[in-house]
Amino acid sequence: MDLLQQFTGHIRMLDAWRQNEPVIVAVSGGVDSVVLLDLMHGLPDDIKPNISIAHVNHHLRGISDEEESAVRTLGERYAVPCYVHHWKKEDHPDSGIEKAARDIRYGFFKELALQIGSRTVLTAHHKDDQIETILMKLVRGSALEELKGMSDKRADGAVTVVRPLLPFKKSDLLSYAGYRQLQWEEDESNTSEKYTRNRFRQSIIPLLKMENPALEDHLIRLTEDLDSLLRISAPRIEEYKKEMLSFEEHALCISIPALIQTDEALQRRILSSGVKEWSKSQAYMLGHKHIQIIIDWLKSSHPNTTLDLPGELIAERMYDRCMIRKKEYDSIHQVETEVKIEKKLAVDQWIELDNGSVMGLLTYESFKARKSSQNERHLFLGIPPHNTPLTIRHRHKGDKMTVRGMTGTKKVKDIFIDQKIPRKDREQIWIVTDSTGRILWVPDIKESALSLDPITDTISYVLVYKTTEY
Ligand SMILES: Nc1ncnc2c1ncn2[C@@H]1O[C@H](COP(=O)(O)OP(=O)(O)OP(=O)(O)O)[C@@H](O)[C@H]1O
Repeated sequence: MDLLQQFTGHIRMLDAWRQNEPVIVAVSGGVDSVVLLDLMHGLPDDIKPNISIAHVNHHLRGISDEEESAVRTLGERYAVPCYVHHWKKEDHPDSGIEKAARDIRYGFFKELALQIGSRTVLTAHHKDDQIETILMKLVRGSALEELKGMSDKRADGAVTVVRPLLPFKKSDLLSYAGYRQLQWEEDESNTSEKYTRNRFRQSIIPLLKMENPALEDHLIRLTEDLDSLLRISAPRIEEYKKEMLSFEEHALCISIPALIQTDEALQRRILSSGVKEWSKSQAYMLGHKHIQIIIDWLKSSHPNTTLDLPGELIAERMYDRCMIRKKEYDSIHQVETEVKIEKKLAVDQWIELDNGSVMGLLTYESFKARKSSQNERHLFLGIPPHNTPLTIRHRHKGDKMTVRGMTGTKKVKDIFIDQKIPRKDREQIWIVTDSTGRILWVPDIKESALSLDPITDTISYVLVYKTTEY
C-alpha cells in the first residue's frame, strides 16, 4: 500500500476536520512538512480541507530567506495561500532561543487560525520524532506522566494541533519525497551533534536498533501501556488526595498519619501528583528524589521539625500535619489556613484521629452497657439518625456555632481567642458537625446548644472522645 493510501486511511480515522474546512499546514520547508503538504493536497475530495500554509522565518540561519521563498513557491504550486511571519533578529533573546522560537511559532499558528477561522493546525512530526522524544525523556529522567510520546491531537484553546504523520517513519517520508520528486531545504543544524536530539537520532537510536530492530514499536507500546496504567490508577489517587491533602494558595497540607499508612508506592504517587497539582501555576515542582526524601522524613522525624527543599521551598511538620510552602510564606503562623481533612463518623463506629486519640458515636444503650474510662469526654445527643454520619474536621474559615448556655452564634475563631489557644495549635483542634454542617462539639472547648443533659433530657446518642492526653 503506498503512503498516500495509508495516510488517507489514517486521516479518515483521525476525523479531525470536515470537507473544505479551513486547515493550516505548518511548513518549515524541510522534507517532513513538504511531504505533509503534498499528502494533504493528494487527499480525496470528500476529506480534503481548505489548506493554508503557515511559515515562520526565524532569521536564525543563513538559509532562512531561501527557506521562506521555497515555501512561498510551494504555496503557488499547490495554489494555496501562504502566510509568513518574520521573527526579527532584534527580537531574539540571548538564551533559550529554541524555546522562544517554538513559542513564536505556535503563537503565530494560533493567531493565524483565529484570523482565518480555522480550528486546526497540522505539523509534520513523525514516528522517528516520537521515538526520539520518548527516549530523551527516559534518559533525562522525566516523571512517569511525562514519559509518553506526542499525541495525535493537542488542544490549545480554540485551536487543535494535529500531527497526522505520527504513525509514519522518516524513511517512508523520504522514499515518498523521492518518488514524488519533491524539493525541500536541508537544515544543516539537523546533523550537528551539538544538539541532544541529533545525537539520539544519529548515534544512539541506530545502535539500539542494531540490538532489536523492533525498538520503535516496543517503545511506543511501553508508553501506551504506561499511559493506560496511569489512567486506571488516576481515580484512586484522586480519592486519596482528597482524603490526605489540602491545597492552599501558598501551601500544600498533608495529613501525615493518613499518608504514611498507605503503601509506599501509593505514597509516592499521591504526593507527586499532589505537588504537581499544587504547583501547576507556580513552577514549584519537586522531582522523584525529593518526594522520596519528604516521605522518609515524614516517617522518621520528630513532630515539630522542618525540611529544606529545592526552589526555596520548605516542609514544616506540626504534629500530624505537614505543610510544604515557599519559605517566604510563614503560613502556619501568619496565614489563615483551611485544612480540609475530613473524617466521617457513623453510629456504632470508632475512628482514629491523631496522636492516639479516637472518637466514637454510640447509641445511648450501648454507651450505658460499656465501661467508660477516665481519659474520655462525652457529648450527649438526641440527633436523629438522618443527621449522621457526623463529620470530624479542623476549623474552616468563618465557622460559627451555637454555644450551650448562650444565645445566638459565636465564631469558632473568637472562641479560640477567648480560650487563649495559640494560633499554631488552633489548626489541630477537632470539630464535630452533623451531616447538615451544624457544629455539635469542639471537644474540651465548647459544646453546642444542640447537646443535651443526661440528667434532664432524653438521650439517643453519645459522642465519645478518648485521648491519651488526659
Ligand atoms: N519555521 C517553521 N515554520 C512553520 N512550521 C514549522 C517551522 N518549524 C517547524 N515547523 C513545524 O513543526 C514541525 C516540527 O518541527 P521541528 O521538529 O523542527 O520542531 P520541534 O521544535 O522539534 O518540535 P515542536 O515544534 O513540536 O516543539 C515541523 O514538521 C513543521 O510542521
